[in-house]
Amino acid sequence: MITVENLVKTFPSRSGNVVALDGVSLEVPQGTVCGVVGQSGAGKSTLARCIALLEKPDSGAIRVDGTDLVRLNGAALRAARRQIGVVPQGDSLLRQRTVAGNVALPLESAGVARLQRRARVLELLDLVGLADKAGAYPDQLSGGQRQRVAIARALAATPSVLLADEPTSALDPETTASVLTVLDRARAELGVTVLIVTHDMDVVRRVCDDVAVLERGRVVEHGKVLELISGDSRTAAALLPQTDQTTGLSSVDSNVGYGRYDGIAEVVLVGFAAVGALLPEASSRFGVNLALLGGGLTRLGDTPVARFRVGLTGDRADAALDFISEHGGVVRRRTREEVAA
Ligand SMILES: Nc1ncnc2c1ncn2[C@@H]1O[C@H](COP(=O)(O)OP(=O)(O)OP(=O)(O)O)[C@@H](O)[C@H]1O
Repeated sequence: MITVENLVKTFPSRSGNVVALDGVSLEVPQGTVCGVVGQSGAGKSTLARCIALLEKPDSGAIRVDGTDLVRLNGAALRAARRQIGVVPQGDSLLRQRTVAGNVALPLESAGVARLQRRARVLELLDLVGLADKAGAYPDQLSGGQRQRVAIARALAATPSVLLADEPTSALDPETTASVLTVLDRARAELGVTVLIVTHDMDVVRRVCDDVAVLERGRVVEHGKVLELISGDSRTAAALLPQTDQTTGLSSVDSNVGYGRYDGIAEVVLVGFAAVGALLPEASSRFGVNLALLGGGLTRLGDTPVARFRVGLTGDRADAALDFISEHGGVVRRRTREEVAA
């Protein structure tokens, strides 16, 4: 578990102090993956550097499993650093060392004996799917493979928190997927708490349980992704299909004359059961015709999620919407004027 409390960090500049972090608080439960997102300059890297203990905040606390790391010095600080595995931004491997040599580095620093080191390195390379590359040099690997070695190295000293700063920037979509799979495995198999700093909402879509949105050094939104998408949030706006477009829908009523519907609503459905069955069930139970006017399906991690704009025809249109809402769908009724705007 990692808790950031009221973190403030300013940098002096010629035109006055730049406030990079302006009271950031954040809680990441043990064994979850949290994405820290925000535009360029929002403070993401500064937050990552403070948590990695590479930058000292002006004030605030960073607690890992209860201990405030900001207050530590000397040997205690060095020991605390080992609790946080860092995957730095960009290419960070030593070129003159083999893959195994790179992963072994933190173990050498910690004085782990040769045989144990060997076993641990092989275990980690297996975790990141590169057991066959132990003897290769970084230059012989692809960008994604190098990144996976950096993750293995960051996990070497069995940290409880893994911090990755833009782990997928400059990678193609396929390679991005392999890197994200490895981060997800680290959480699932080692129980590590993972914090990913990224500007890419697709990273949040694929692996994050939680998200924190930074804006000008402040957290403007923070919570579970699956909860935020049900509300009127930035996360919902970024991750759900747009309802004035159609994505992945084969049978859309494209003849959008809103006047002919007895009710119009936007509906968010989360999970296999809701996405698969709720709308047809509401339609048949209340004898309403339910036309899909926009929106579509997507996936958040393994969970199917849909947002549709629906047009209902029939006397019991309202009751059908109530039924959807009572069975876990998030329903927002819309007026014709709103949707036509
Ligand atoms: N060492 C530094 N000296 C002075 N100002 C800095 C320093 N590091 C960051 N800043 C400033 O702090 C603010 C936050 O920067 P930061 O790099 O944390 O943002 P970011 O969200 O990571 O951006 P990006 O996505 O572009 O990396 C910016 O205004 C930046 O110019």
